[in-house]
Amino acid sequence: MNQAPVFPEGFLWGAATAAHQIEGSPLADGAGPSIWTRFAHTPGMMLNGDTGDVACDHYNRWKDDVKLIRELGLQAYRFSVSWSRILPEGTGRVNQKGLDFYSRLVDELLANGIEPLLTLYHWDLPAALDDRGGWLNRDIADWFAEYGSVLFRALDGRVKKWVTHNEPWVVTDGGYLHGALAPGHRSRYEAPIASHNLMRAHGAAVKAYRELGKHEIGLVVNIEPKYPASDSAEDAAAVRRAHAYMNEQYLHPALLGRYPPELKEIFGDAWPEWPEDDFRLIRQPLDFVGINYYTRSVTKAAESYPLNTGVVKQPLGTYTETGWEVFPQGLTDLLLWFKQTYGDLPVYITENGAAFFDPPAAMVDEAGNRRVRDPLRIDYLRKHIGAVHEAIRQGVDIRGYMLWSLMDNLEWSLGYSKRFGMVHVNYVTQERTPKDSARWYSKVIATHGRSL
Ligand SMILES: OC[C@@H]1[C@@H](O)[C@H](O)[C@@H](O)c2nc(CNc3ccccc3)cn21
Repeated sequence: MNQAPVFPEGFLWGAATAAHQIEGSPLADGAGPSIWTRFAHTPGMMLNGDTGDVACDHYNRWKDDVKLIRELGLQAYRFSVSWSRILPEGTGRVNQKGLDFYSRLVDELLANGIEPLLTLYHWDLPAALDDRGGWLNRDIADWFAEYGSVLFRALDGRVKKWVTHNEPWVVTDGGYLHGALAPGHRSRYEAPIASHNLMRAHGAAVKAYRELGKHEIGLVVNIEPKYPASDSAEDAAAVRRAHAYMNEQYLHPALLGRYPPELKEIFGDAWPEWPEDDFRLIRQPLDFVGINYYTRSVTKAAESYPLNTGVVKQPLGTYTETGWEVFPQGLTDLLLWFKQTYGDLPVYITENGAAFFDPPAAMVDEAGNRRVRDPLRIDYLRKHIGAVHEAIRQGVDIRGYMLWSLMDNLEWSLGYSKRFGMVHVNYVTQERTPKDSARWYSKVIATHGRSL
C-alpha cells in the first residue's frame, strides 16, 4: 500500500464473539439447555469431547472482559445472546436473571464507551424448541419474534445495532444437511425447510423490531467468492451452483424477495414450492447487512452431495489452521459483487479472522512480560483490512470491521483445537494474554487505519 489508507469518519472498529463459544455456565441462573449443550454432551460429536460447559468462563468474568475490550481500545463489541437464558423453554416464561446478565453487560460496555452490536441468534437454539421441531416447524417464526421482542423491549436504545441471525447458511448446511453441527441432522429434505424458516423468522423479528425498536437491525451472512477451477462449461455451472447455494440463498430472499433458480436445480424434488406470502414476510427493509468473510473457493464440477461441486486446493496458496486459503482479494471482489447485486445498503464486516498455531502464552519477552507472537494473524488481518479499504475506495458503503475473535474460544465441534482470538486464553487458568495481533490492532484503531 503506497499511502496510508483513509477510512470514513465514524468507521467502527471492533471485535466479535458468540454466547456459546465464550460464556460457559450454560444452565446457570435458570437458563434452559440449548441444542449445543445437548450436542456437546452426545458422545462423538465434539473433538476431544470438548464442551461449552466452561469455555472462557465469560459468564463470570464478563466485567474483566469488558475492561480488556476497553484497554485494547475497541470502539464496538459484537456478541450474541443465548436464547435459552432469556426463555428457558424457548417461549413464554422469561428468566429475569438471564435478561439481567445481558443488561449488565450492555451497561458495562456503554459505561466504557464501547458500542454493543447484539446478535439474537448465533446457533444455540433452545433444546425445548428443537423438541417441537425447531427450525423445521413453521411456528418458529413467531417463537423467534417473541424472543426478539423480549430483548427489544428490555435493551433497545442501549443497544442500537441489532442482528437477527448469524449465518443461516451454516445453521442449515451444518445442522440439517451434513450434520456436522447441532442439531446434527443429515437430510436434503430438511435443509431447505430449515433454511426457509430461518428466513421467515428473520422477517418476523425485523417486523417486530419496526414496531418496538427505534434503531437499526440487519442480517449477518457468511459469503465466499467462488472462482472457476478452469474455463470449462462444467466448472462455470459448478460455480453458479456453489454461488447460489452459499452467497445468494439468504441475501436474495432477504433483499430481493426470491430465491436464485439454481436452488431448485440443486435440491430437485426436495425443493418445496414456497407460498408467495412467505417472501413478503422475509423481505423486510434492513438498515444494514453484516458480512462474515474468511476465504474463497476455487470451484470445480465434481460428484458431491448435493451440490456436485468440489474445491480445488491452490498449490501456491497459504492456508489457515482450519484449512481456509488466505485470499484477501476475495473480500474486495465479494464486496463489489454485493454492491452491484443489492445496491448501496450499508455493510459491516461482522467477522473476519483466522486460526493459526499460536505459541503458548507461557513465552515471555525481554522484559519478562507474557507474550504470544502471532505474525501470521497480523499479516492476515493487515491484508484483509486493506481489502476492505480497497472496496471502500471503489464505492462500497462499509461502516465497520469486527475482528473474529476477541479471544480464543470454543470452535463448535472442533472444540478448543482452533484459536481465532487476538487474545490468548489459557483454558486451565482462564488467564487472558493479548497476542501481538491485539497490540497491532489497537494501533490500527488508534490511527483509524492509517498504521495498517
Ligand atoms: O470458524 C470461525 C468462526 C466461528 O467461530 C463463528 O462462530 C462463526 O460465525 C463463523 N462463521 C464462519 C464462516 N464460515 C464457516 C464455514 C463452514 C463452517 C463454519 C463456518 C467462521 N466462523
